[in-house]
Parts: sequence; C-alpha cells; structure tokens
Amino acid sequence: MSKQAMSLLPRWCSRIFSVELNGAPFYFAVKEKHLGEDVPRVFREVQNRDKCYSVLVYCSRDRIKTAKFYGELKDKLLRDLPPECRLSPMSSFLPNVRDSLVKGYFLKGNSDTSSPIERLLSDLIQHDPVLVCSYSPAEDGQQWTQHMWSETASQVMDVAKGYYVVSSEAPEYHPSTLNIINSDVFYSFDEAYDVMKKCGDIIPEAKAVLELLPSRVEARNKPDFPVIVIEGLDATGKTTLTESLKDTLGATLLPSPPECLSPWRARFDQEPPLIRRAFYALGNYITADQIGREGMKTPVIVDRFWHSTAAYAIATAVSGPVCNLPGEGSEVYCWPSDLFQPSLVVLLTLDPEERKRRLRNRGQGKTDEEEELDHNQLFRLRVEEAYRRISGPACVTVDASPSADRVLQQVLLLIRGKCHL
Ligand SMILES: Nc1ncnc2c1ncn2[C@@H]1O[C@H](COP(=O)(O)OP(=O)(O)O)[C@@H](O)[C@H]1O
Ligand SMILES: Nc1ccn([C@H]2C[C@H](O)[C@@H](COP(=O)(O)OP(=O)(O)O)O2)c(=O)n1
Repeated sequence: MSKQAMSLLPRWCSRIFSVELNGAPFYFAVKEKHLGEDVPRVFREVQNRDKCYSVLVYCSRDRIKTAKFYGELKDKLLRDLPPECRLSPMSSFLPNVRDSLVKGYFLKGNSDTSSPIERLLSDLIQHDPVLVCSYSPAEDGQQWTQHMWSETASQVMDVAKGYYVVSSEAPEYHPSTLNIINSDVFYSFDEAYDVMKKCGDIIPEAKAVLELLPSRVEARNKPDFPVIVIEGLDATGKTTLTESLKDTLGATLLPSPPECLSPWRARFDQEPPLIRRAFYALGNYITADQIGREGMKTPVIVDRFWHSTAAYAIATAVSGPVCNLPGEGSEVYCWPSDLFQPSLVVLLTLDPEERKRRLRNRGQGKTDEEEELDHNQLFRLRVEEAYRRISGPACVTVDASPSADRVLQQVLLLIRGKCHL
C-alpha cells in the first residue's frame, strides 16, 4: 500500500470498519496474514459475482469543506450509481480513540455494474478527499481481501497488496460517540464561533449570524430573578406552559433559538451537523445575553436551551438503541463552562401516543427532524435519554399528560421550591 494512502488513515491495521445494514452495525478488521479467522458477516452473504467497495471521507485540513463534502457525497452516489448498487453507511475508527472516526459508504454491486461504479470511484479519488477500497474473494475462494486504491499522476490503480478482512467484536464505545465533542456538540462559545467564522466564505448567511453575537460572553452579574428553562420534545406542551408561566409569574419569555436568528434557521437546518449545531450553540449565547438583561428586571422563562442543543445533536450523531449513547457521566453531557446556568430546567415528558395526538390536533407541518421523531422510535428514546443525562444543571422531569392547568401547578410548585418565588 502506498505510504501516502496509508498516512491518510493512520494505523490501518488497528482500525475497525463498521458497515451498517438495516440499521445494525457489522464490524470487521484487516490483517496482513490470515490465521483462520471468521469471514466478516458483511461478506458471508455476498454472492460470487458481487463486488464490494468502500469510500471513506478522510478529514482534509478544512473541516468545514470536509463536512459539506460528506453531506453531498451521498446525494452524488445515489444520483450517479447504477440503481442496482446498494449503498450502506460505513465508518472506520480506532477503538475508543477520540476523533479517530471517519465516515463513508459501503457499496455492493455485481459484475454488470462494476464498470460504472469503478469509473465513478476513480473520478472521486482524483478530485475529492476519499479513500477507496475494493473487496474481492481471495485466491482460496473462501476469504475476502481488501485492496486500497491508489491515485497516481496519470491513473487510478488497485494497489497490489491485499489485506484480509476478518470479523471483529463490537467496540466498548459506539464509534459515532468518538467524534461528538466539538463536531456535534460545542462546549464553549469560541469553538462554535470558530466554525461559524470559517463558514463565512462559503455560506454568506454565516456573516449575518456573526454580527448578531454578543461581543462578550463572560458571565455577567448573576440575574436577580430566577431563570427557568422548559424542555421537551415537540408537542409536549412547552409553548402552552411557558405562556402560562409568563402570565402567572409576570415573567419575560424568551424563545430559543432567539427570534433574531429566525431568518437564518431554515438555511442552517440544511447544513451538515458541524455547521448546523454550531448555529444552534451560538443561539444559546445570544439567549444567555438576553437572560442577563431581562433577569435583572423580572423572572425569565426560556423555551428550550442548552439541553435541546446537546440532546438532539447527540441523538442524531449516534444511531441505534439507547445503549449506543455515551454512558451516563460522560463528558459529552457536561454543560459548557462559559454558558449561563439557569436556576431550574424542567423536562416535559409525554406518552408517545398522546404526543402524536397533540401533534395531529395542532395540525401544523412538521420539521424533518420531528417527522423522524415520529417514525423513528429509537431516535425519540435517544433524545429523551440524552436530555436526562445532561448535567450542570440536570433537568427535573414532569409528566405532561395531565391537563394544562395541572401541569402548570406542578411546575409552579417546583419553581417555588427551588427558586423561592
Ligand atoms: N397539558 C395539556 N393537555 C392537553 N393538550 C395540551 C396540553 N398542553 C398543550 N396541549 C396542546 O398540545 C399541542 C402542543 O402543545 P405546545 O404547547 O404547542 O407544545 P410544544 O411547544 O412543546 O411544541 C397544542 O395543540 C396544545 O394546545
Ligand atoms: N436552544 C436550542 C433550541 C432548539 N434546538 C434544535 C434542536 C432540534 O434540532 C430543533 C427542535 O426545535 P423545534 O423548533 O423543531 O421544536 P419546537 O417546535 O420548539 O418544539 O431545534 C437547539 O439545538 N437548541
């Protein structure tokens, strides 16, 4: 294998590769020698005429461009590959090593489709930050080998030496948890600001967002009045409750993301997680600035805040069941040290059927993410569990299924107990 190709993904032979088929990950590793290990499951069911490929996007120096390219790659592959070719999410990582995850796609075609697939991959490897491998049966006809493609000045070639692919155990930490910090969740104003600033060249709206940011994020004096955040999935009753709290307590109500970001929200919702989540993270600092001002005059009620930012980001980054989330107590759930900490965070929870009923009654269009919440029960469970695991302050769960007035009374009791109002 060429040195240059190897250096793109360091420690090739210590890496684990994961292919996601029908939502379940299958792991394999590569070895120079074969010692009678199992053929990985991904290849066990592959027919003789089939040929498989992987396209991994390695991180070029510009991580904004890499993130954008990864998002566009799927569209390109789906558009340009023969329809019979099957595309599955894939990743490669060093087990339990932070920031070692690279993502890509696993392609399965057959001898009829190999020419157009290989043409497309040859083109990709010459122009984009991708690492391409092909997989084929070894000479003994039983094992499978992985060949990394190498791009020379004039041509793309299959590097002569193949590596055997062998089954591998699931790692202790789910691979998608390895790159969450500062890619999906930002733990300081500066980290999120840095991403938005670098977006300025390719996303003109990023400049407008930067202009709205507070100039200083140092903690102001603590507000004189309590600050209460209401959290929960869509249609759990946050708007209803926050309006009532505002009237009952004579409080100021602040939505999050703040209204000044509304014109840009749809734009950033289309962007890959790195950029989209930086946008929401910065929104919290604008809200914190507003809290600092309003909290000197009245109690403040905030509709969503940091818990939403982190919980949705973590639940989207990690796939599969709740056990794939970073474990309880992980640093992933820590509150950013430079972000205002509210006096109380209330999490409204609701039975899924009742939530759906309320969504239907409200009759509004749903965001793609809310559609996802509806269809993908696992995603909803991951969001709720991530909410519960975030600390500093942790949220207090309130059952939102009783009448709106009962929920209000319950939350008022909590506020009076905690905030001496
Ligand atoms: N406690 C409640 N019992 C029954 N319906 C409720 C209750 N709270 C809110 N609703 C209704 O459920 C729907 C969603 O509530 P809303 O406050 O808009 O939720 P969110 O802001 O969390 O999306 C609305 O139609 C609202 O009138
Ligand atoms: N402070 C916030 C508020 C919302 N978000 C994100 C998290 C989710 O992706 C969406 C959910 O917001 P959405 O407007 O769909 O939900 P509601 O209508 O307020 O119930 O916004 C955030 O990241 N940080």
